[in-house]
Formats: sequence, structure tokens, C-alpha cells
Amino acid sequence: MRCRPSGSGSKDPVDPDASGSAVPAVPPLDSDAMAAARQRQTELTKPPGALGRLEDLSIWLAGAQATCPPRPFARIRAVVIAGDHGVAQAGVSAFPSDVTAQMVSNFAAGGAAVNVLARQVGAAVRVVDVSVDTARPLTPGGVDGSAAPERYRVRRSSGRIDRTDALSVAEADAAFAVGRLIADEEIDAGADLLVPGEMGIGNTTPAATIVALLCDREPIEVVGRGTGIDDQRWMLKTAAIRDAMRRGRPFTGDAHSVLRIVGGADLLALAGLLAQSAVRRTPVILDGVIVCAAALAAERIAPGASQWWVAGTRSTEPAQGIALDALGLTPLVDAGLRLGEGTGALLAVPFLRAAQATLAEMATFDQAGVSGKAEVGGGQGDSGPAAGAP
Ligand SMILES: O=C(O)c1ccc[n+]([C@@H]2O[C@H](COP(=O)([O-])O)[C@@H](O)[C@H]2O)c1
Ligand SMILES: Cc1cc2nc[nH]c2cc1C
Repeated sequence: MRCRPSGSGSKDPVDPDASGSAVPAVPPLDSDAMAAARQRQTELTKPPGALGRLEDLSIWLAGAQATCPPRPFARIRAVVIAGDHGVAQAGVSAFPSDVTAQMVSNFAAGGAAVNVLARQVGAAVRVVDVSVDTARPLTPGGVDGSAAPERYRVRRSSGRIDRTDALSVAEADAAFAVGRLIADEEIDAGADLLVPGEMGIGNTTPAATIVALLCDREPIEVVGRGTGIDDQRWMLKTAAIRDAMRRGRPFTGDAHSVLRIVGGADLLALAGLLAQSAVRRTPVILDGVIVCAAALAAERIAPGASQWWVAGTRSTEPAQGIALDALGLTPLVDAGLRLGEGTGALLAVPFLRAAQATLAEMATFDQAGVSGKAEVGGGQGDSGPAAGAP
């Protein structure tokens, strides 16, 4: 078994003044550490493949940390990107846009679901207002609140995508750079697992539109009930997605432009965060439809970034399943969640911890004096650790 020092967070920090979506090449997972993990899985006291997806996850984690066995996580950070959307005025949500700012206060007070679930797994929550519809930014800047809030605020609400572009070119570049900056800040402060989430009334409409455009689907295939809309709002939402798709269709070959035209500042910041986390060799758990729409675009902008992600949760939103299929990822938890904030992804943290601990701490057949040789015709199981996505 070969163990090498982790390269986690070691290279290519973002230049905050860089414009556009140019991202350094995404490094691959460490194949030596993965081979060592795969070998170690065969030596542990269990039938081959008996730990199911935990085995694949442990191999992925070894590759991400470039060490076998992988280490326990030292610092898990949930980052909630908050932003409003002009398309909410089209009647696409069950709630008014005011709720976005109100929920940002709730996050700060520790009373939201993401706060509760983060506490359960020992993660800290950071909330970043990139485009809430208030005159001044609602959240402090930087990891410790010491940076200027204005540095992270791209604009006040994103544009109404069924009628106009979500952002100007300069705003889109700024939003993507803010996401990359947040990833750098978190990783430089020691984060070794990132859990991006979001909050924004109306944001399932741009998310569904992005997925439809990038996966060549019809509005009817991607539209979901979001916060719980009735049939009348569902029709308005489907029409808004149709109209936004008409505006975005000429740009489907350019995921950054798709995010600019039919996405929003929050979606671009999420994409930047996801791309830069991969550049910085830092694993990420994906959440619901908004994070997965951003992830789909981020993989197009920074090819190979998806190697660094695991799908935490299956959302009830159809567009999320379409995005995950396109990324080749299968969610760990399927519990009917449709909240966002990073909540579904946080539910998956114990799976990752279990994968790390079993690979690191289980006895081998030799150590335990257990015969690892199966009877002829037995012990093969239906699957050993797979080579593909965790
Ligand atoms: O993560 C998901 O899959 C998800 C599914 C449905 C709703 N949401 C959350 O609900 C809000 C968007 O819903 P809506 O109906 O206003 O578009 C936003 O704050 C999201 O975090 C999130
Ligand atoms: C109350 C509320 C909380 C949320 N958290 C994420 N999206 C949300 C939408 C609403 C409406």
C-alpha cells in the first residue's frame, strides 16, 4: 500500500481580479491512493463488496485526499449562497421574495434546518448574500466575518429570466469569481469537505431552465413543484421556463453564458465554488436541484470537476435527477427532501464518515485470524468495489 502526502488545497488559488470563467485545469484523483484503497478493501474482514457504496466512497475519498487509508474530516463547511430572482414576479413560487432575506436572518440565528443538520454532523454554516433583494448586503464577508460584505454582493436580485438576462457580462464574471473566492477562503482556512447550499425564492425556475438547456429537455420534463406550488402556478412556471429557454437556447454550447442569461448570481457563484473546489482538490457533497444545476454547468466550464463531487441527496425536483444522470452521479440519500440550503447533502456526511472509518479501522483477515478464502461458488457477492463514481 502506498501512502502519499495529501495535496489537498495546495495549489492554484483564484486571482480575485481575474475575469471570465477561465479556471485552471482540474487535477485528477490520486490513482495510486485509489489502487491502494481498492486493494485494502479486499483484505478487510468482510465478503467482497459487502459494504456496498461505502466501499466505493472510501476509494473515492482516498483518491481525493491522496492518501490510503483516508483521514477523518478535520473541518466540514456548509456554505449557503443566498440570492433573489426577478422571475419570482411571474408567480412561479408559493412564497414571496421577502422570505429570502427573512431566512438569511434565520440562518444567522441558527434556527434553520441547515443549522440543525450541520450541528448534528459538526459542520459550521456560512451564509453569503450574493444577490438578495435588499439595499445592502445581509451577510458579513470572509470566513470570519472580517471582510467587506460588498465584495460578495454581485447585485440586488438577478434579472427576470423569462424577459431579460439574469446578469450583465461583468456581473456574471464577478459572481463566478465570488464563488471561486469563497472556495479559496474556505480551503485556505482548512476546510477538507465542502457542502454548498442555497436559499432564494424562485430559484428552482432558473435551475430547471439551466438543466433543460444543457440536457436538451422540454420544460415539462424539468418543471417541479419547488416550494409546493399549485397547478395554476405550475402552469406559470412552465411558461416562464419555456420563455427563458427561448432566450437561452442560442447559448447552449457555452455553460457560463447559460448561467448568465437564464441563471443568476447565486447559480454562477455556486458554479465558481464547485469548479474551484475541484481545482483545489477538495471534495464536495452536492445537494438539491439548484446546486446540481450549477454543478452541471461547472462540469462543462471545468471538465473533470465532477470527479471531486459525490451526490448527497435525491430531490423531488425532476431536473435534479436529470442533472445527476448527466453527471453520472447517484445520490446517497433518497428521503423525499426538497428544501435546499445544503440539508440533503448534510444528511450524507455520516455515509462519508462511515466509509473513511471502515477503510481505516477495520481489521484485515490476517490481523483478525479470519480466513479470507471463500468456498468455491461463494463469497463473490454481486459486486466488488467499482471503479466508477462513488
Ligand atoms: O434543493 C432542492 O431540490 C429544492 C427543491 C425545492 C425548493 N427548494 C428551495 O426552495 C426555494 C425555491 O423554491 P421556489 O418554489 O421558490 O422556486 C429555494 O430557497 C430552494 O432552496 C430547494
Ligand atoms: C420558509 C422557507 C425556507 C427555505 N429554505 C430553503 N428554501 C426555503 C423556502 C422557504 C419558503
